[in-house]
Amino acid sequence: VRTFEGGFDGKGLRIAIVVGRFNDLLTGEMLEGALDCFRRHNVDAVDVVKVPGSFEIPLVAKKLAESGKYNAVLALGAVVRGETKHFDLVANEVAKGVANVSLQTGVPVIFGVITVEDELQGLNRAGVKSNKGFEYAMAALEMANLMRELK
Ligand SMILES: O=c1[nH]c(NC[C@H](O)[C@H](O)[C@H](O)CO)c([N+](=O)[O-])c(=O)[nH]1
Repeated sequence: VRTFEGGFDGKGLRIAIVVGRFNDLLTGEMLEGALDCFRRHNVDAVDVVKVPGSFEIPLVAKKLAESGKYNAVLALGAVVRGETKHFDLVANEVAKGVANVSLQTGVPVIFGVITVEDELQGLNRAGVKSNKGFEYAMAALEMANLMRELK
């Protein structure tokens, strides 16, 4: 039986992060967590692209994935139902968009967009209890290495 699973060594990897500025109190912390993760796993190159909100993530993720310059793209965002009348629209569109980019380009695009009921839930995931940015960055490392192994 042959088993394949991606490791966490960032040597030789180039990763792009696209992050939504909306709810920056949350996404900024998630970005810091992701950068901390990549730094501590010796990722060769990390590019950060900022967009107005999560809705803009799929377009930029597509551009980055199609460039052929990255082993993985990490999408970071925070959709808070609280004041979002169109919470479901934004959240669903982003999830669908990110998944499509991955399948269309063959580049792993990690869905690191938290969808929470309120800011407190968001804060708990952006550094108070855990940092989802760090966790999603680990998924990006694993997928980038797995795809290299499966080539
Ligand atoms: O990332 C988010 N964008 C949000 N809206 C902005 C959207 O992502 C686009 O930037 C905007 O619609 C312009 O296209 C949100 N809300 O509406 O509340 C949100 O909670 N999170």
